[in-house]
Amino acid sequence: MMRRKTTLIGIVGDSGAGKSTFVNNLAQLLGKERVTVIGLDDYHSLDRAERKAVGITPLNPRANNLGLFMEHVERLRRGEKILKPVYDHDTGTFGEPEWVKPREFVICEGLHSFLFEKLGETYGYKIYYDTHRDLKIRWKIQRDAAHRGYTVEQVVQEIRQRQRDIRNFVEPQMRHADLVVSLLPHTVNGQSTEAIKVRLAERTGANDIVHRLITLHSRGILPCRCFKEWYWGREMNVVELTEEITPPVLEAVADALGWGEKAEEKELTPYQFMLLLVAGRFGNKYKSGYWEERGCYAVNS
Ligand SMILES: Nc1ncnc2c1ncn2[C@@H]1O[C@H](COP(=O)(O)OP(=O)(O)O)[C@@H](O)[C@H]1O
Ligand SMILES: O=C(COP(=O)(O)O)[C@H](O)[C@H](O)COP(=O)(O)O
Repeated sequence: MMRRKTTLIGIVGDSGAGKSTFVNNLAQLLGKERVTVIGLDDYHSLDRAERKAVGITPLNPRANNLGLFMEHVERLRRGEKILKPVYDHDTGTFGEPEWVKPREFVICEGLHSFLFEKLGETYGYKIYYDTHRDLKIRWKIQRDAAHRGYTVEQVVQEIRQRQRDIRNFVEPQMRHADLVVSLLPHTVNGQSTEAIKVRLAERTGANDIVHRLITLHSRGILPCRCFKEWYWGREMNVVELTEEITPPVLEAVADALGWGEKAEEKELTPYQFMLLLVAGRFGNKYKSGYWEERGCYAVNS
């Protein structure tokens, strides 16, 4: 029997940026039964107490077993199952390893998903998830205090200790990304609101998501702001989505991108629309009622 090809997707971003939430929502849209998710946190080589004793952050590659991760990615690419380590964020220690098999999509998300060139070449698509620090810090404090056994003061101190490693090890991976997704606070007249705006950036010349959005904008279909900007020495086409996407706009976009089917009856936030765009890139057929059906409104779940 012919083995179905596995598409490997790499996602990188800082802690608290919203990677797991994004991957969870993306998997819902693609169909969970088609997706294997590998979280790189499971490849830490030191547990929480050991990192503290050594004085090293989890962002330092030396606190991770990236050799094993690379070996596992290669095995999954070949269609083989792996015995994956498990890191338990509730306790900051390791659990029992578990067997994982590749499905149609294997999504690897974490701090170092494409740190090494060899890893970068393995993926079919690479996304850098770049969330504005005001959102990222707020989200990390809330999550780590609620679910990972930290006090607020401990998280704040931890964030301070990580800044150098974020710059040295996490952010440089942006230069290898096919798509940079930025979530930003939406300010109106200098006042911040609860809303989030989304920037999508891809290399000029790439004929992909952003390129299609620019075409839709030039045809008067999509309200957005388009500009060029330099990211890590590469000129990027950037599209900024600020407004809610109304049903008629979504219908026109779905039509133009060949998603088929009738459009949603509700407005979508820029974040939800971005998820549809990314899922649509992998041949996901858009369907009316998707959001309720698949629970994708609940970003915090
Ligand atoms: N799009 C979003 N809108 C609002 N809150 C979000 C969003 N994405 C993530 N969050 C919040 O941020 C917290 C951290 O997100 P998570 O996905 O765990 O980040 P990461 O995996 O990058 O560390 C989550 O617990 C969630 O409450
Ligand atoms: O920076 C991260 C990455 O995870 P995420 O991107 O999910 O935040 C975590 O702090 C480490 O995995 C250690 O975990 P803990 O702090 O629980 O020991």
